[in-house]
Parts: sequence; structure tokens; C-alpha cells
Amino acid sequence: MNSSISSVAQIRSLLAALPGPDAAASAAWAAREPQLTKPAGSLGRLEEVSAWLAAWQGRHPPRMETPAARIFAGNHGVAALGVSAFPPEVTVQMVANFRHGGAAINQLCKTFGIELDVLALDLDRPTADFTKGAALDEAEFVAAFRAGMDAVPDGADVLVIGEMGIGNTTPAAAVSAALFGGEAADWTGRGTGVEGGALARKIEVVGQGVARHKGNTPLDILRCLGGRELAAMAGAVLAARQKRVPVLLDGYVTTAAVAALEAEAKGALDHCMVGHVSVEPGHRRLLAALGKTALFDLGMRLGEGSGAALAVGVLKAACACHAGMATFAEAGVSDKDEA
Ligand SMILES: Cc1cc2ncn([C@H]3O[C@H](COP(=O)(O)O)[C@@H](O)[C@H]3O)c2cc1C
Ligand SMILES: O=C(O)c1cccnc1
Repeated sequence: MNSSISSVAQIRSLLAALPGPDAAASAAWAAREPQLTKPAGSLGRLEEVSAWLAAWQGRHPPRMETPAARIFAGNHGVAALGVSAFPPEVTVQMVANFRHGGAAINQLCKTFGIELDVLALDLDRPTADFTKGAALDEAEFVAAFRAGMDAVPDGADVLVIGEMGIGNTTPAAAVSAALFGGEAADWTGRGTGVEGGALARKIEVVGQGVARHKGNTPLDILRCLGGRELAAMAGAVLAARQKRVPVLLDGYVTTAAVAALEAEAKGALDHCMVGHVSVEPGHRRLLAALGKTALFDLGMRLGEGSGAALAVGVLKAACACHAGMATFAEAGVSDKDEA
């Protein structure tokens, strides 16, 4: 698909016209699930997962044969302020590592049969320092958003989104604080491992950015305080909705990137589940603000889409149970009202 959007106003119109869940697929799921050979509800959130996949794939039974992952990379002006434990050149170096198969996300995608692609977004042009001005102008923001929209493959059974961008837990914190309020310190974590004075500096940078750009519309908050990979992830999530591709979000950075969509249009993230809750304390707070519960908590704080990729295993298991289990009638097992 070649999306033709050229303004924030057009993104807003797309958000006002998002397709909803598929009622026929949901009804078919609800008719089959109670017949399966288990006490009702005993598969817990696996049942929620297969129901959600049916509704948003628009298909019964739901399928998990062609999962895809898209990792977006960008560089950040605020990285020059010492907000990360690592230098900015690590972004481009890790993109090369992804392409050679050497990163954690490569191994997770291999483990779960996930097709992976990496999109580097103008890595030689970091965003502007958001304490001084807008991180991106409208043309830059829309170009990155469109790159994300165009990256969504047709026919994927689920889309994992992930990111790489040294310094990007700072924009994630700033976007979250500007959208949902509260103190900069409540939203700011250690990221790659900043400590002491560097953490205090990071909190100060987040506070300065929020003070400068709050009061904007949600999409302009994402433009002024975010970055190219964040804008691209938001674009990918919007296009996935249009293509009936459910989405797995990863950690703090991916969730912050797409939170502006929900703030613009309630329900815009209904086709998204959150793979894991990150160690970044702001992630838990953000999930509460969005009314979402992650599938698991493994103490991870990597990014790259790693927690979302791991959750593909759970989605595969949910589909296998719903589609493949015998019914009480087929297996000759007595149902509870036959007792
Ligand atoms: C080697 C390496 C691999 C990574 N993979 C993801 N990130 C993660 O760390 C960065 C965010 O943390 P901060 O805001 O503290 O810079 C992002 O690139 C994120 O994807 C990595 C970071 C490093 C150093
Ligand atoms: O939760 C995240 O997205 C995260 C945490 C630490 C570093 N990079 C990303």
C-alpha cells in the first residue's frame, strides 16, 4: 500500500474512520469456545487472546501462521544531553547487527517463526532537541508516520512492532507525561542504565520538554516530543488496523509511541495487545492510563520488540487450543450439566 497522507489533519481523519471488530468472527468464536473439552474459562487469558485475534483478523478460527515484526530505528537530538548510558552511534551499529542476525530480536523471531524487517529512518539526521523546539516539523513527522504505514505487510496474522534509538526512553517519558500529566520523575526511568546525576539530568530534560510542548493536541505532542521511530510505529499501528492485522506492542517506547492515537480517538488501540510490561516504571503507569494489561512480566527492559516477539508464542498456543481442541461431543467427554 502507498499511503498518500501529507498532513497531521489527514492522519486525524483516518483515525476518525477506523474499522471496528468483526461481529461474525466474534460470534463464531463464542459459539465454539464453550464446546471445547475444558471447564469454561479455564484457559484464562488464552481465551481472551483467541477471541481478540478472531475479532481483529475478521476470521474464524483465528490463525497465527504468518507473524511479522517491523523494527523502526531513529536518532534523537536529546541524546546529546547525556540522557542515555550509551552513545548515539549505537543506533546505526545495532541496525547492522539486526541485519546480520546478531541481536536478541533476531533470535526471538527465529524461535517463533516471525518474519523480521528493519527500517532505519534518516539515522544521519537526529531529531531537534525538544527542550529547544519541536523534535520534528510537520513534514518530517508525516514522512516518518507514512513510512510506518507503508511497512505493514498485507496478510500478516499479527504485527510485532519494535524500536531502536539511543536516547528514546527520554521521548517516551516526555510524550507520556505530556499526554497523561504527572511529574517528569514519575515517568522517567533508567533506560539503558543511567544512574545518579545522569538520571537527575534525564528527569530535568523530560520536565523541560513537557513544559515547552504540553497543551498541544496528542498528535502534535508526538511530533514535538517524539521521534521518527515513534511516529513510524504510530503509523504502522494505524495501517495495521486498516488491514485487519492485530498488533503486539512491546515495552515503554512502543506503547508511548502509539498512546497519542488512543488520546486522539478512543478505541484506536483496541486491535493492540501488550506483550510484556517493561522494567521501566513509566510503562506500568502508561498501561494503567490506557486500560491495558500486558500478557506477562519477565523483568525485561530491552526494547527492539523483544517482549512482543515472545508473546507470539502465547498467541500461537491460543490459536492452537481454540482451533484444534476436541469438543465434548467429539471426544465423548461428559459436559458439566450431564453430571
Ligand atoms: C546495545 C543496545 C541494544 C539495544 N536494543 C534496544 N535498546 C534500547 O535502548 C535504547 C533506549 O534506552 P536509552 O533511552 O537509555 O538510550 C533504545 O535503543 C532501545 O531500543 C538497546 C540499547 C543498547 C545499548
Ligand atoms: O521498555 C522499553 O521499551 C525499553 C526499556 C529500556 C530500554 N529500551 C526500551
